This record gives sequence, C-alpha cells and structure tokens, in this order.
Amino acid sequence: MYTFFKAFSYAWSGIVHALKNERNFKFHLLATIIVVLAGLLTGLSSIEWFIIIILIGGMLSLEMMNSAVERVVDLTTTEQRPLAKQAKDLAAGAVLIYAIVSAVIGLILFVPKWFN
Ligand SMILES: Nc1ncnc2c1ncn2[C@@H]1O[C@H](COP(=O)(O)OP(=O)(O)OP(=O)(O)O)[C@@H](O)[C@H]1O
Repeated sequence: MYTFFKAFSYAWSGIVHALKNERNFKFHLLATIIVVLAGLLTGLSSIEWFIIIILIGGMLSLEMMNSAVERVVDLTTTEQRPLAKQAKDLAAGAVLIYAIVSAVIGLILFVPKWFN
C-alpha cells in the first residue's frame, strides 16, 4: 500500500510539474476549460460528455507523454541527431493527430447544436 501511495505521489508531481512548466500543457488546459464551458452552455447529453471527457483526458495525457519523450531525448544527446529529431517529431506528430481528431469530433458534436 505504501509503494502504491509513493508511486501515486510521483505521478502527481509529474502533473504538477506539467501545470507549472509546460507551455503546451497549459494551452491544452485552457482549451479544456473553454470546451467544458461551451459544453455547459450548449447542453450535452451524457454520452456526449463521455466522449468529450475521453478526448480531454487523452489529449492532456498525450501532451505529457510528448514532454516525457522530449526530456528523454535531451538526456540522451545534446547534439543534433537524426534519431533524436525523429523521436521528437514522431511524438509531436502523435499529439497533432489526436488534436485534429478531437477538433473534428468536437465540431461534429457542437456545430449541429449551435445551428439548430
Ligand atoms: N537533438 C536533436 N537532434 C536533431 N533535431 C532535434 C534535436 N532536438 C530537437 N530537434 C528538432 O527541433 C525541434 C524542436 O526541438 P525542441 O527540443 O525545442 O522541442 P519542441 O517540440 O519545440 O519542445 P516544446 O514543446 O517544449 O516547445 C524538434 O521537434 C526536432 O525536430
């Protein structure tokens, strides 16, 4: 049980670090607040909230994984290396794909309600 709480506290400190230091994470958090407010004002069904919550959780988690990849790459080399570039660009590409998919799903959910 002690080990579990220790692991939890390390994970929590990762989230606090992202909140304090990661510019992109803060941007996604701002986007989250805007989407939640828009959802409250628009009025979403349970299943629509379920979808939005999964997208938000996935986006914030993926952004943190991207930051972790950047850190690990920077730890391995300070030189310009093709593999380092690939690793960072692949991780950033994963975030971009998820962001585009989330935006498209968001538009599919919100736009028909706004113009109904
Ligand atoms: N060691 C390296 N070797 C080769 N290319 C690199 C290396 N480090 C970074 N790059 C390239 O430069 C880009 C920017 O790198 P940087 O470390 O600033 O990441 P970033 O994505 O801008 O980070 P942040 O999200 O914190 O702004 C990377 O996406 C990658 O294409």
